[in-house]
Amino acid sequence: MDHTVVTDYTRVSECENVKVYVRARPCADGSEPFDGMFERKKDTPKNITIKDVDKSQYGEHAFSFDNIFWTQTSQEEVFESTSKPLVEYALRGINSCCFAYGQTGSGKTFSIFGETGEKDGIIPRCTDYLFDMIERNQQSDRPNKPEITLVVSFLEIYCDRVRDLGREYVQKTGRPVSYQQSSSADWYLRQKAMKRTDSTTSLLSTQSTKEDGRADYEKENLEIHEDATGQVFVKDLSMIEVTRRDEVNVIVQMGLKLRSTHETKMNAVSSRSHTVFSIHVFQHDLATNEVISGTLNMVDLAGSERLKKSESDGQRLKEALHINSSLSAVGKVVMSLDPESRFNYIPYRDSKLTRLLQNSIGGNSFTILIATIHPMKEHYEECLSTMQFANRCRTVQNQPRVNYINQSVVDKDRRIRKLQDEIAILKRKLEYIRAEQNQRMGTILKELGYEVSGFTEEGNVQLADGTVVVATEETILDMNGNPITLSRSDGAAHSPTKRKKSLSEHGRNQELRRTIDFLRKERDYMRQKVEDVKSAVLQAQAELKREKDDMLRQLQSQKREILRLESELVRKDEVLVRVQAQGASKHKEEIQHILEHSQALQRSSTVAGRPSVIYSKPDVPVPVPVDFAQRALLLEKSKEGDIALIKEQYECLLSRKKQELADLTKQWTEAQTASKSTIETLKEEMAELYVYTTRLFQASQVHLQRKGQDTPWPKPLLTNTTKLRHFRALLGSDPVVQARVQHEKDSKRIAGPRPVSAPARRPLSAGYATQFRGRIMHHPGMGPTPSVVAAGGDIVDDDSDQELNAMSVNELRMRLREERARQRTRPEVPDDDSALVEQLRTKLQHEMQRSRELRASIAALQRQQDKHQHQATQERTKSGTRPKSAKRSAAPTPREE
Ligand SMILES: Nc1ncnc2c1ncn2[C@@H]1O[C@H](COP(=O)(O)OP(=O)(O)OP(=O)(O)O)[C@@H](O)[C@H]1O
Repeated sequence: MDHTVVTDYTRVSECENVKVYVRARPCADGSEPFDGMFERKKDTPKNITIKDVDKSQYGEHAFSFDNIFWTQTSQEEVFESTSKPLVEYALRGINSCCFAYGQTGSGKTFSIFGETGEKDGIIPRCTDYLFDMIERNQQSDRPNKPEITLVVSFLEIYCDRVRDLGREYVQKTGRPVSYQQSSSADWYLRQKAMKRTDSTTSLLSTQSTKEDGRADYEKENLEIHEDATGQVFVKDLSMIEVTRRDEVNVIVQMGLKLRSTHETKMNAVSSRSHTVFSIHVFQHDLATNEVISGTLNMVDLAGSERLKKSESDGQRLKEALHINSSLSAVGKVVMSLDPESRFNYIPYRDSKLTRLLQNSIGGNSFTILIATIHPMKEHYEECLSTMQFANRCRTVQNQPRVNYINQSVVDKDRRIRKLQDEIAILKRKLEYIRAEQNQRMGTILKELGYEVSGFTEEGNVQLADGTVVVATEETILDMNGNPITLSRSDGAAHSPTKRKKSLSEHGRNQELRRTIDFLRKERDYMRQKVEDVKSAVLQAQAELKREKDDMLRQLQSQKREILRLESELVRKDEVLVRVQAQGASKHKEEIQHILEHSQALQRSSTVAGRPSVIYSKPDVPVPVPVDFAQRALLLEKSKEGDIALIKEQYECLLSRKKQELADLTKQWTEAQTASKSTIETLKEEMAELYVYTTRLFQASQVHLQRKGQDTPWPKPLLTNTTKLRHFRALLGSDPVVQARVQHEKDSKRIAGPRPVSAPARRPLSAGYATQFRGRIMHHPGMGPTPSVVAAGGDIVDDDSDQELNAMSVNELRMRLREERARQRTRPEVPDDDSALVEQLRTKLQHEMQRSRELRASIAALQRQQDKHQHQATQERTKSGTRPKSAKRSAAPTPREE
């Protein structure tokens, strides 16, 4: 069945700077696209016809696009023919943009972001290609390679709220970032300036106005601003400088994780927001100092959906409404950009999406649109509306240009001159159009029966009768059957007969009307253009003025600074002169002084043999010999040498003396230590001897008294009271001896009585003490007395010993005195008694010998007994009985001499 073509857009003239493609995804159910719904011919691959097979009466719609990618087209192919040139544009400093538009689930996200590997979308492929191009460029031999900076930003518009998708990457990696505060070009210049002023500052670590912990992402709503040059930018958007392709991929992936997606009836992962991923390419030509910037925007729009089909409700419904309204705003902008349309302005401000894409749709950008369709029968309406939208976009006129980022006044002047040239060209064009329009108007008027004599200076038509005809907008809009309404300048209406005549030529007038309409639109467009250029010039001039003012201000401040520095310099000069004068006078004084001094010296040296008294006459100038200074110097040097020599000698002497002193001190200390130890030993010996002799004496006295005999005490020691007193005093005062005596007393108290026979320890030294003891022992009166030897040969440790121990020195002294008195009163021992004493002594020695033997045998017995007891104890312990305490012999253990 043949369909009548209802709409045929195949002849729509295409725009060089806006390309429109259609991409059909494979059907979701795996089937082939519905047969009969689309018609494509091999010889016209760019044309497509769509028809509703169920409603054939509506006819079919024929379209022509820049290319049509059918279901099996690979991602690579799509990239090669659509987006690859965009990268090249960006590298040439021209803005470019790629849109994906279509119904929900038709493959927009698939096209823009893609999936992994072979199915990589436009963004990763563009990134790869961009980096490849840059690397190729850097490796080439081309001189003056520009310095390239790549900065990316990523945002989404969700429910008319702008949110930063690059934030995730910035926060997770913690890398330095800058937030947009102005248009990208301005941002770059500011960063550059900052980098110049502070080389340590990272390009991206400045201008941070956002904190990491800022408002929750869900509630985020960044503002869209416009700078002085009309450039739109998102305030506080993360601008991330990248140097590697994988960085870009990570930013994209992180942003996608954050992006709002949801499952709907139409798509399992439906994007609920529009995303804009931008790569800003800044190229700084270091040779010319010229900077160009090209921004590549890749926009994945949210899918339009029919609420009846998607059955969205709640939040999904709200999202769908926002999506549809923002998409219809895009549609309105596109429509108003159509030169055929009657819109007086472009409604960019109707939504945030259109505001943001202002430059890409009808502005300074090379733009491509990929209209995605899902070629299934049930999506016929969506496919048709998508293609209609795409078709409208073909009429959009963009004016891409190289974005020079001017950095100097010279550049600005150049730009103004360029704009002025542009104005002049446009003015000429306008005049030409006006002339052409008037020409046509004249022709029309002539055809209408008016006699045209010429044109006024304003370009209006002048009739032969002098009437000036002004073609106003009202007359054209108000025609209603009348093709043209003319207003005479004198207010008189033209002839009704002529009007009737013109009415009869209705068909022709229709054409004229269209022509006038077209001319009017063209004129308006030109006017608009002139206005734009004028405003651009004004802005540039204003900017220039601002910069001039700034420079003037800087100049003023620099002048002030120079003045300040000059005055400072003068002041410092004065100070210097003052200091120099002071120094000179001081120097002079010193020289004078030295001169006087040396003159005096000289005088004293010349007067030989006389006392060296110096009579100085400071007031009288003395003539100075020529070699005076040299001599004075020599003299001073020799003096210094003398002083040094004396000093050296003195130090040598001092060190020697010090050494001697140290040696003497050492010797003295050693001698002192030695004498101290000798004294100690002597003291100990004396103490022991004293105790021993005292005991012996007491024992012998007691024994002799018991026997009725009296033995004289050896005279040399005991009769010398001074010596004894000295001994006692010495021993009594010495803490060592006191401690020793005390210890002995204590040990006696614990261990019981000790035999008198010997001191506890033999003195180490056999000096005076040994001799002394020997003398006592060999004294006839001091031999072992028979009284101490008990019957049976044992030495009896009788009470006398205890008594003796208990006796104080005073008592001893008393006894000694008594004894001396007795001796004095008693007659001298006769000589024949000495035989008796000798006899007694021999006996005593004999007894002592015996006693020693006995003690040895007792000790052996004791040891044997102890051994037996020990064995018995061990046996008892083994058998489990408690050992009884060993009964020791009550007799004290005999001590060996
Ligand atoms: N050309 C294609 N080839 C293979 N699969 C495709 C193609 N286009 C889309 N798809 C698949 O279709 C599904 C939906 O695609 P996608 O999410 O890109 O749609 P969308 O237009 O972005 O939808 P929405 O607007 O709801 O986000 C995905 O699973 C995707 O893999």
